[in-house]
Amino acid sequence: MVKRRVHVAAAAIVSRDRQEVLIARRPSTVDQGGLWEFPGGKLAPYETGFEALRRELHEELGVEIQRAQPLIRVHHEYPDKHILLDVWQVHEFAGEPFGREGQAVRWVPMEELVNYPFPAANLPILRAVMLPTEYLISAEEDDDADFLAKLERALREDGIRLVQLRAKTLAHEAYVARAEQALALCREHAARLLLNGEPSLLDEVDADGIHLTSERLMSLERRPIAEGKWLSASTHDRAQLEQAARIGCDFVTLSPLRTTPTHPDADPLGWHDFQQLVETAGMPVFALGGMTRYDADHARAVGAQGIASIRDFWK
Ligand SMILES: Nc1nc2c([nH]c(=O)n2[C@H]2C[C@H](O)[C@@H](COP(=O)(O)OP(=O)(O)OP(=O)(O)O)O2)c(=O)[nH]1
Ligand SMILES: [Mg+2]
Repeated sequence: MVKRRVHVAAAAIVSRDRQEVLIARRPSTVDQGGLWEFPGGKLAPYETGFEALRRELHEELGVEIQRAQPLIRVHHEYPDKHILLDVWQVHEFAGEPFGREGQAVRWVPMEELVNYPFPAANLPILRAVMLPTEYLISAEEDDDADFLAKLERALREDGIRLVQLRAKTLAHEAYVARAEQALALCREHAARLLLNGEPSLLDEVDADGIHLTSERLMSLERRPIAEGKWLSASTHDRAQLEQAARIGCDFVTLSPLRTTPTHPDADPLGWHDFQQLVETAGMPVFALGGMTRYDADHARAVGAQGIASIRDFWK
């Protein structure tokens, strides 16, 4: 049997303060009935994703979308069909959303999203909704005070909400001490902190998760940390992306997009190859390698969650 291919446009409508997201419940009589969803529906013939999004949100919620940006594309095999969920983050709309088809509609705080039952295809979307567009990777710094001053500036002035503590030159004790300080600072700014190192680091520092080097990623057989923590990894090719999906990473960086002074010999992916790899990654992907925040919109347009950078945020 040849499976049907279904292309669906769906909306992540996030409140202005980024604290809440709008979800709806599918009627019990339809496919995936009774589960919660991001409002939307199938593309009509000749429609683009964005056109379908506008029409569906008018039909289902009575709102007019004014500004939206691609968030993530998820390919998923259901037993009876291959589905492409083309998810948009809605930044501006007019009207007060309500369930025009009688369905329940609810604004839900981000951290409570995981308590709602969604269709199987939706896990990557939940992750994408909860993650920001920018991922700061810290630079090597000898001095803890310099390190903290630069981190504090990025949190305060650049609005960074996701941080990876990368400090290869520090010995274990020094790393743990710096991580404790970084964590306290991140907490003050409602930012998440991931530790670049052994998964067992989380036993010593109660950070938000672990970032795996590609080498560590490839050596693992299963997810090394609890579901309640975030797991990210460095990837450079399809094999590593597939491994990240296999062990249940929540998101990844994919690099190098461009050549950089720190990695002058690496072969850059460029946007074309990057887009091809992201399309089937099945999780949020941050573009890394010569990226600045001015690349974030373009990264989004080719399917990325956003950009990861050391230099652009470390001043
Ligand atoms: N809208 C939406 N659909 C989802 C999500 N997750 C998920 O697996 N799906 C699946 C369920 C359906 O098989 C398909 C969406 O179809 P739909 O029933 O919303 O389509 P539609 O609004 O055009 O409705 P219809 O006229 O075809 O009944 O995608 C999600 O988060 N939002
Ligand atoms: Mg629908």
